Amino acid sequence: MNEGDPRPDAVELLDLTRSFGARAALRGLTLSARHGEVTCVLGPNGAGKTTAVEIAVGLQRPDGGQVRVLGRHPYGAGAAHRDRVGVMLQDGGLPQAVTPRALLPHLARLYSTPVDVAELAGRLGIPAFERTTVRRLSGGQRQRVALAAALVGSPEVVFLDEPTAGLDPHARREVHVLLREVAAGGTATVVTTHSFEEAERLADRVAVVVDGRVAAAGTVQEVCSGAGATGLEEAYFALTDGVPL
Ligand SMILES: Nc1ncnc2c1ncn2[C@@H]1O[C@H](COP(=O)(O)OP(=O)(O)OP(=O)(O)O)[C@@H](O)[C@H]1O
Repeated sequence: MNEGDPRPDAVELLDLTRSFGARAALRGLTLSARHGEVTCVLGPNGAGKTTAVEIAVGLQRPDGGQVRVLGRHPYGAGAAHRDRVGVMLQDGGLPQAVTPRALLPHLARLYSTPVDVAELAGRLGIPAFERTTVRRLSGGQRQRVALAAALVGSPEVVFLDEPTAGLDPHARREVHVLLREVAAGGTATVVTTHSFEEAERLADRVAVVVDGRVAAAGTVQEVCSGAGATGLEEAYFALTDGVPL
């Protein structure tokens, strides 16, 4: 629970397991995220971060464990629940034949309390390419549209899977400012990243996922001191070295 916030944690993943055939993607993953905070989730490729996010948004079912997002199990939760949750997945999931100029206002109309679309799009530099179909956008431009799509409904909790991967430095800086504002507005903001710099700049709390479990979680300072490290990079390598690739 966040200090001064009587609500339970916005995201509560408890002892999740999930296997794909013989491959165990999650082996007892426990992770929480609070309202009003940015939680950065780090971990090697294949550690289970995307699987955990997909379970949290109801796209996959765990084999075992418990999932609560805004107090509900997300799998099969109705439109009222989806209205409160934003998500940006790695593959974007955007329709290809539509322009950002048409897509974002359309999405905004699906939510009960949308943000100011023009303002959000402007923050992300989208007007410069808003008349180009998604199919023809660059990777970074598509990322920005996917991020806008995740935030357009003023979600109470938002899951962003590597939102700044492939963004240029200006866009990355703007996204960091934007996400801090989103969290300051009360949104539980869960961000997966491979960037220590990003996690140190952005996160109220971090979780390091290693081989399907959370190996360490807490503030950057707590994770560093727990690993006997002076910085997040050093802590990360201490927690992940020796884990098979
Ligand atoms: N649909 C699937 N079918 C089979 N295996 C899968 C599937 N989805 C994920 N996996 C496996 O589960 C493991 C965890 O994958 P996941 O995508 O959750 O990792 P990740 O931490 O998000 O990695 P990255 O940093 O590369 O994005 C990997 O070994 C992956 O190959």
